[in-house]
Amino acid sequence: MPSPVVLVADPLPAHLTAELAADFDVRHCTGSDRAQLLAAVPEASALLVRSATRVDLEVLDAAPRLRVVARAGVGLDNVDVAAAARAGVVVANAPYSNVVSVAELTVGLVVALARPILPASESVHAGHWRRADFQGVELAGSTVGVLGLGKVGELVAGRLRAFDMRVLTHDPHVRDDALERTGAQAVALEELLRQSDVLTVHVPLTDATRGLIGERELSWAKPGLRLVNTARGGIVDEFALAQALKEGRMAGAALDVFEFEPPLSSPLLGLPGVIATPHIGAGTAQAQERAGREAVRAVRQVLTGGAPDPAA
Ligand SMILES: NC(=O)c1ccc[n+]([C@@H]2O[C@H](COP(=O)([O-])OP(=O)(O)OC[C@H]3O[C@@H](n4cnc5c(N)ncnc54)[C@H](O)[C@@H]3O)[C@@H](O)[C@H]2O)c1
Ligand SMILES: O=C(O)CC[C@@H](O)C(=O)O
Repeated sequence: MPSPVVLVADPLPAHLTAELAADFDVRHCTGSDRAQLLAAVPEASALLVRSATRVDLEVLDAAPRLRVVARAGVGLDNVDVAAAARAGVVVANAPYSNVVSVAELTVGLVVALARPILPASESVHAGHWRRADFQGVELAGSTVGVLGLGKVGELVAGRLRAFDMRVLTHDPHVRDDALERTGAQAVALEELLRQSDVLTVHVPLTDATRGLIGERELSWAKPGLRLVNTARGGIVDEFALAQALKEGRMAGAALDVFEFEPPLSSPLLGLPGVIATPHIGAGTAQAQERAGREAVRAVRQVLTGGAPDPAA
């Protein structure tokens, strides 16, 4: 009997896909190339993806043999989970794999918005010594608003407390133990914006959170707000954010994620005060290893019998 086909649609550590190749027919495609994905998926029993591959109804309809979609990462906004469930396809993500990496990048972006480290370095490399051009602000004593106190939000809150920042949060499902652990104070969304010097976004992208930070919310912002988004594009309205920055109502923004990636037509590209990174929150060796390993384990569990163990 031929081995089940495992289709790897986004880059994963090569030693992990090599392990799978011992037992399965591992094939590769570029999942962000729709034609390639639709051509390859009909044979697949398992589909391994990261965030760049969209697994929607069209893909599921084209994949009659598919039994599992394994997402090597946290966010499931690129997978139609309800349609997969209707088709009897297991969807497994790796919910703890990269949260430390994302939290660490977030803290780095918070610091980079307060202290212009990279522009100052570029200036010195260019032969200048302009100390007065690179004045920043202290984080200690200022307030950070954490939008979404889940796994990443909690890690970020704890790390920013160590900078002596006051931590506020808005999260309709916030747990008391998370508030206790972080010392965060829960407030309404409007209050979060009115009081925060830094707003950091850690909610998933869903129908309920798309455009959660838009023109109205940014009109509430404390003057000089600095915003960090390492969660998902689409949660913060890029046009409203660009407008607030252009009008000087906000001091800066750091974005790891964009509504369309790459963000070739984003109004934020090229704006002063905007730091942009190419969705690298999970881009560490440790996070990629953990996420890939969890995804591979899910594939094995489904293809060799039994659903994945969510606690594994
Ligand atoms: N940049 C990256 O590479 C990267 C990597 C990992 C995760 N992420 C993103 O980060 C997101 C958060 O990850 P997580 O592990 O912390 O998820 P999580 O599920 O642990 O936490 C999300 C939190 O958001 C809260 N929330 C939901 N709707 C809300 C709303 N309307 N207002 C306020 N809070 C709301 C939830 O109650 C929950 O506490 C993921 O969904 C993913 O999109 C990005
Ligand atoms: O594909 C990636 O590495 C990004 C993953 C990240 O956004 C996540 O949600 O885990």
